[in-house]
Amino acid sequence: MTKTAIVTGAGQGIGRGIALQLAQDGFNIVVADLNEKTAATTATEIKNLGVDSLPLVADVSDEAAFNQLVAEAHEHFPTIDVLVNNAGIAQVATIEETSAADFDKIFKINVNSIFYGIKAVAPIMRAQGSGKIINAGSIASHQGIELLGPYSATKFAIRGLTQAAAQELAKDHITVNAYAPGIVLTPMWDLIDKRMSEIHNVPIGASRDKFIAGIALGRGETPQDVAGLVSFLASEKSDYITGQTIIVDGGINYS
Ligand SMILES: NC(=O)C1=CN([C@@H]2O[C@H](COP(=O)(O)OP(=O)(O)OC[C@H]3O[C@@H](n4cnc5c(N)ncnc54)[C@H](O)[C@@H]3O)[C@@H](O)[C@H]2O)C=CC1
Ligand SMILES: CC(=O)C(C)=O
Repeated sequence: MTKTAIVTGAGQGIGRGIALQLAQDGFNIVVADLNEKTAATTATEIKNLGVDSLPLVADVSDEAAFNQLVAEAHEHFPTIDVLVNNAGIAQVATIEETSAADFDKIFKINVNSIFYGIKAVAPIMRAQGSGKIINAGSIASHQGIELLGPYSATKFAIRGLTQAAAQELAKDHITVNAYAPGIVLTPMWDLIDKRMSEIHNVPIGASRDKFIAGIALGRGETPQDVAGLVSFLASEKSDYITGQTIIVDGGINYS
C-alpha cells in the first residue's frame, strides 16, 4: 500500500523541496500551508510525479486547525505514515528589541505547532503500529545565533521536544527525529538577509554571503540538500534512529 506523508509549510522553500522528494520516493503527500495558492501549486507538481496529493490550508499554530488538518488527511488517505513538522518563521532583532508579543508568536508557530502535530498523529500511528515524526530544527538548535535569539530558543526547544517524544513513543514503534539545516537559500533567508543588512547597514546579500563564507562546502544550502536527509529519516533505512537532531549544514565552522 502506498504510504502517506503530511508536510507542513510545503507551499515553498524547504517544505516544498521535502514534499517533492518524498513524492519521488513514492509517498502520497498532504501539502499543508497557510498559503492556499502555493499549497495548490506544490500539490499539482506532486500529482505530475504520479502520486496522489491533497492540498490543505491550515494554520499549524492553532491546535484545532492542526487536528482538523490531520483528520481531513486521514479521511482522504488510509494511513498517516510520516509527519514532517516543517512550518516555521524567523524574526531578526536583538532580544531587547523583541516584544513579548513577537516572542509568544514565534513560539506558537515554531514550537506549539510541533507539540500539536505530535499529539494529533501519535494515536493514529500507534493504531497503525508504526510512524515517523520529523521536525524542523536548525543549526540554531545547537548554537544560539546573534539577532536570532527567540528563533534560536524555539529551535533548542524543538530539539528537547524531539528527544522526549522519541522516548515516549518508541514503545509504539514511532520514531521522532529532526533535521538541522544551515543557511538554506529560501524566502526565509531573503528576509533574514534584508533585516540583517538594515541592522548592520550593509548592502543586500552581504549578510548572507558572510554566513556562506563560513561553510566548508563553499556554497549555500538548497531545499534538496535538506530533503535528502528527510528522505532517509522517512525511510526504513532510519528505523534504528530516534531522538536525534541531525545537522545538515555543509560543514559550518562556528569558531
Ligand atoms: N531557510 C533556512 O536557512 C533554514 C530554515 N529552517 C527551518 O526550516 C523550516 C522551513 O524554512 P524555509 O522553507 O526556509 O521557510 P519559508 O519562509 O521559505 O517557508 C515557510 C513556509 O511555511 C508556511 N507557514 C508559515 N507559518 C505557517 C503556519 N502558521 N501554518 C502553516 N504554514 C505556515 C509559509 O506559508 C511558507 O510556505 C522552518 O521551520 C525554518 O525555521 C531551519 C534552518 C535553516
Ligand atoms: C534560518 C535558520 O535557521 C538559520 C540558521 O539561518
